[in-house]
Amino acid sequence: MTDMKPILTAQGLGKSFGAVRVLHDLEFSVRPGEVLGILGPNGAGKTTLFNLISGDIRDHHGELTFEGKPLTGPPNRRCKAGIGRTYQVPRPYSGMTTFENLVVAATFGSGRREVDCYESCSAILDECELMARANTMAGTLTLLDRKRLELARALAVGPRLLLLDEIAGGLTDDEGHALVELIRRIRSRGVTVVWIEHVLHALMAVADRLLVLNFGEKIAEGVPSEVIEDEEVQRVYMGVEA
Ligand SMILES: Nc1ncnc2c1ncn2[C@@H]1O[C@H](COP(=O)(O)OP(=O)(O)OP(=O)(O)O)[C@@H](O)[C@H]1O
Repeated sequence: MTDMKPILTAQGLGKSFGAVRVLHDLEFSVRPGEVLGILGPNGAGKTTLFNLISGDIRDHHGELTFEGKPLTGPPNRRCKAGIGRTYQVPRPYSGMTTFENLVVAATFGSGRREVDCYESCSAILDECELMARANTMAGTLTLLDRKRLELARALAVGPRLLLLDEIAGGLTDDEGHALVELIRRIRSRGVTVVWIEHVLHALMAVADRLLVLNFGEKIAEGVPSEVIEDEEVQRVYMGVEA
């Protein structure tokens, strides 16, 4: 696995909003098939990093590549290229049913015809435990089901790289375990996952490596059990005085 070419790379990646520097000179790569967990305190720049990868924000310093090619263009082009993402605040089309939301994501994100997406969308509903809500208006779903739908919509584009932004917060222990199992299944199909998460035990259960950001800079990267023992990580992230 270490000899494989990275699916995603960032080199000298930087982003500022006016005078506020949010990401600075970030370097990392993600290997195909791995789960990379991203940790960092609030405001560390994690979601901004996802916005740069997904194309929600497109002006930045440095370079991002996906499968060896520079990552450019609007979000729909990046979806079609194989990048799916969730948003921290789920934003489904509330006046459409759960199933309709999936079909829209699948057709928009993959360029297929609606009728060609029904089968895969129904399999995803099943996998994300949403089949019983298939005909429910998305605006009336519970928070847990909205999070499931957010993940289902990202899967509907058929991603090779899946970006997950804080999907475990607020779940019970059982729901958290089920989510970890689901992410393991997704990974076992060869999908590469980058997961921003504050719920550390969920991340530790599935991540192959962790990347830790603080004030837009990488402060640690590596095997999870070693990274969380790192003194700087303990100090800035876990609130432990060195
Ligand atoms: N569009 C924007 N305009 C101005 N400042 C922004 C914008 N988006 C993000 N920021 C600022 O960039 C910094 C990093 O935000 P970001 O959302 O990337 O952090 P985060 O690590 O994802 O935090 P959290 O864990 O709270 O989600 C914050 O100070 C935020 O206020």
